[in-house]
Amino acid sequence: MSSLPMGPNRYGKSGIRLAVVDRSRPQHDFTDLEVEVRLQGDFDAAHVDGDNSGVLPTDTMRGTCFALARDGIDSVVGYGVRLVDRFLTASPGVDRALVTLTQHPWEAVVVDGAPHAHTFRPAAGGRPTWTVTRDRGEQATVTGGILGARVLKTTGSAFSGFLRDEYTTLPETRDRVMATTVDARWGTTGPDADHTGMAIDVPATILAAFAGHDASESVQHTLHVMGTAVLDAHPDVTWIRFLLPNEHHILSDLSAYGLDNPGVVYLVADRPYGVIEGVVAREGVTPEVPWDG
Ligand SMILES: O=c1[nH]c(=O)c2[nH]c(=O)[nH]c2[nH]1
Repeated sequence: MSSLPMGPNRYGKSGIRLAVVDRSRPQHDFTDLEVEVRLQGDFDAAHVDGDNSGVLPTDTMRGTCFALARDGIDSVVGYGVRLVDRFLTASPGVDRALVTLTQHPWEAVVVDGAPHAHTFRPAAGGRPTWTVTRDRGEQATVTGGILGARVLKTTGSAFSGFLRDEYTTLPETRDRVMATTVDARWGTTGPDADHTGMAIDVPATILAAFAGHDASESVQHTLHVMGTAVLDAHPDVTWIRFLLPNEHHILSDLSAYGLDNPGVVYLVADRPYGVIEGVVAREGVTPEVPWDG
């Protein structure tokens, strides 16, 4: 058997679930994270010769995530920077360390009109996510994001004037329900930006633009409006990428029952669903587009 050289590769751990309690104030903070680690570098010997001497076990990556949370996490991105720095130090063969941290947000339960000090429930509005990447000898880069932010509007959305062929049966509409679950990721100016603030403010800008865009001709049209609004309002965001499922709500045909349906009853079709993806970037900025290649 010929020994072919090793192609591109990386390795790491996914699904590292950990939670950190900050008890320093009467109102506790609860940070619930899922961490992914990926290390990239010279691992030819491991693949070609079975030589593990340069392989930091993925179990050690899990242990590192827990150990580096021992004294609390200043901010999620600060913790991510400490993690990538540690992996570059601990594993000399690594050229690039990457961690993705996705938060499962909890909010204090309100009791008698006040937030309870140590009782929480899942918060709505999606899961904030950050990726910290560091190449050896370079500054860390940070992307932020929001996953699973579900929104719907009952008017202000149209889809008409589209290309038709012999398989097109979709009726045109000037007024429909538009629903999606926003997954967005954005590039930033670097680790020193206010990533915790942006995790709240960028989704707020996205939702305000979704709500305000009542002249929407399509999900694509609204994607561009939302992206433009984010770049206008947040100087530390350099590009933003969206993945927007079009969660169809189809006006139900009630004519068999002798009834009209003036935009009251909808069939909620969970599949198939449209998928609208796109990036809006500042001039001169090359965004990360993972579906290229
Ligand atoms: O906003 C939309 N964009 C499309 O590309 C599309 N295609 C479709 O069937 N419905 C819609 N809606």
